[in-house]
Amino acid sequence: MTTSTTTPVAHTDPDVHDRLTLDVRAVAKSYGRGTASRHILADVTFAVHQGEFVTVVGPSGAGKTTLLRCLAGLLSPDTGEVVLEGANVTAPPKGLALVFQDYSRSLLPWMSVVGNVMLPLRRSGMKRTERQRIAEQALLAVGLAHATNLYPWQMSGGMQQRAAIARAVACRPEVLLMDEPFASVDAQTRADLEDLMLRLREELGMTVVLVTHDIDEAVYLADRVIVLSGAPTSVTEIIPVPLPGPRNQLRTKLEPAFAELRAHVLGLIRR
Ligand SMILES: Nc1ncnc2c1ncn2[C@@H]1O[C@H](COP(=O)(O)OP(=O)(O)OP(=O)(O)O)[C@@H](O)[C@H]1O
Repeated sequence: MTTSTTTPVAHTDPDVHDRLTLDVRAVAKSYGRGTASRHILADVTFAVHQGEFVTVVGPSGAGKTTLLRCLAGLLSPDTGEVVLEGANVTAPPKGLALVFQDYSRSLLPWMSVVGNVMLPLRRSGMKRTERQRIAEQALLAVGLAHATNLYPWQMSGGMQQRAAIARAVACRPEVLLMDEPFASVDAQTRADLEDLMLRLREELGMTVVLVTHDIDEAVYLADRVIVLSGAPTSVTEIIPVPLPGPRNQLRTKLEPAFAELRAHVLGLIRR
């Protein structure tokens, strides 16, 4: 895999994000019943604006995946609500796509890459030729134009995760939710995929909410970082990231402001 030299632009101008896309209001969630009940999310409230890249960090077990599942309509909050584009999320909404950490389980091994990317487009009612054209475009956007006919098991982990990203963005989602998407790839591939996400966000105008354990990644990618407390979880702080764009893996991470933000986030998580 080649080193990415893309120079993604990050939105640092707050005026860009004046339209509310996702509104998370006092979400609470427990697992289990009675004495076995465990209160995971206590009161999580934040808003995400159109085109924003928001990252979510917090201690292990804080309920980051649980929160993402509530945002995706895969879990119902016990109390509170998730509102996407003004509508209450009660089931997986149209206009929202998910990318998980485990790319090996998210692609169907008996289908070619282009077949995998075309799969969710079936619901659109488009003709096969149109679905194929859109899937090939998405694969081109993630740097897999040469791999459309390969099967997932013929590709590296990074390529499989690119394919999963292509499948998610082929539907042109308003909001892309990503749960630790780069945790299983090597450091260089991870940096390439981070830059790919910044570029796609720019090109497609998507709103992105990305959960990560990696504080460098959280600060590098974000317009704002949402720091969660330990369970029972609430939002500890929402931190704007006023680092200039275009972000660059070497230059951005050498900026004193990057180091300060990184230390601040780490301090909040360790508190
Ligand atoms: N379906 C479930 N049933 C019962 N408990 C669950 C379920 N899913 C998660 N949990 C528990 O809820 C807590 C939060 O889990 P979750 O995966 O949401 O946290 P996380 O912040 O994403 O964790 P990590 O940082 O380790 O990835 C954990 O203690 C987990 O064991």
